[in-house]
Amino acid sequence: MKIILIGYMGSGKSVVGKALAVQKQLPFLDLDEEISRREKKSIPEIFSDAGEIYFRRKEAEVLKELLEQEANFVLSLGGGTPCYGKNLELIKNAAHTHTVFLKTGLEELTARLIKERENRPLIQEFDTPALLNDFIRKHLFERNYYYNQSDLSLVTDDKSVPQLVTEIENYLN
Ligand SMILES: Nc1ncnc2c1ncn2[C@@H]1O[C@H](COP(=O)(O)OP(=O)(O)O)[C@@H](O)[C@H]1O
Ligand SMILES: O=C(O)C1=C[C@@H](OP(=O)(O)O)[C@@H](O)[C@H](O)C1
Ligand SMILES: [Mg+2]
Repeated sequence: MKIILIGYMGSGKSVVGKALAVQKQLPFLDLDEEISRREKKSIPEIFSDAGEIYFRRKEAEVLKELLEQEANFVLSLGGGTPCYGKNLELIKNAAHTHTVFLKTGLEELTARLIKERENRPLIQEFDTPALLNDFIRKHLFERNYYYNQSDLSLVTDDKSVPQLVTEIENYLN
């Protein structure tokens, strides 16, 4: 079983994925961490040194490689991963994958992300809640088309990480 977490920046892919992997006793992979490790740079450094197009190329390469592994895992994607190139098609066509969309409301995303912009190059410039909220609203409009193709959509608002892990486990059983 390859469980793949999808969703906007700040929806909880990394924290929920890590907790789900512990619970399911599966290896945990975070696509951003894999890219960082291979490039020996943080995500903001990759964006500032080489640009977003370079990042998207690496993201697609590493994703493809991970999906080709035989082993089972929990994989947390970056917020943009399913929205570029053939990534979503690759994910859907890979054997034994279950995709879970962590669906977090605009206000909750804004509240979380205004405090966590430094590691997210795409939102670094939006330094007030109003500016950030406006950016996220438009961005979600473009991206929801891809996220909504997931096998399971889970509303995360007002749910704790352990609660979300339980809901995903129930779905998988
Ligand atoms: N269900 C939740 N309830 C409260 N806080 C959460 C929840 N899920 C994630 N968070 C918090 O939101 C922030 C973003 O989570 P993260 O896993 O980094 O998101 P992503 O990987 O989707 O960008 C973190 O500070 C995390 O602790
Ligand atoms: O939404 C995006 O395009 C991105 C999301 C980030 O991951 P998180 O969703 O884990 O923040 C990271 O991959 C990069 O900064 C680009
Ligand atoms: Mg993440």
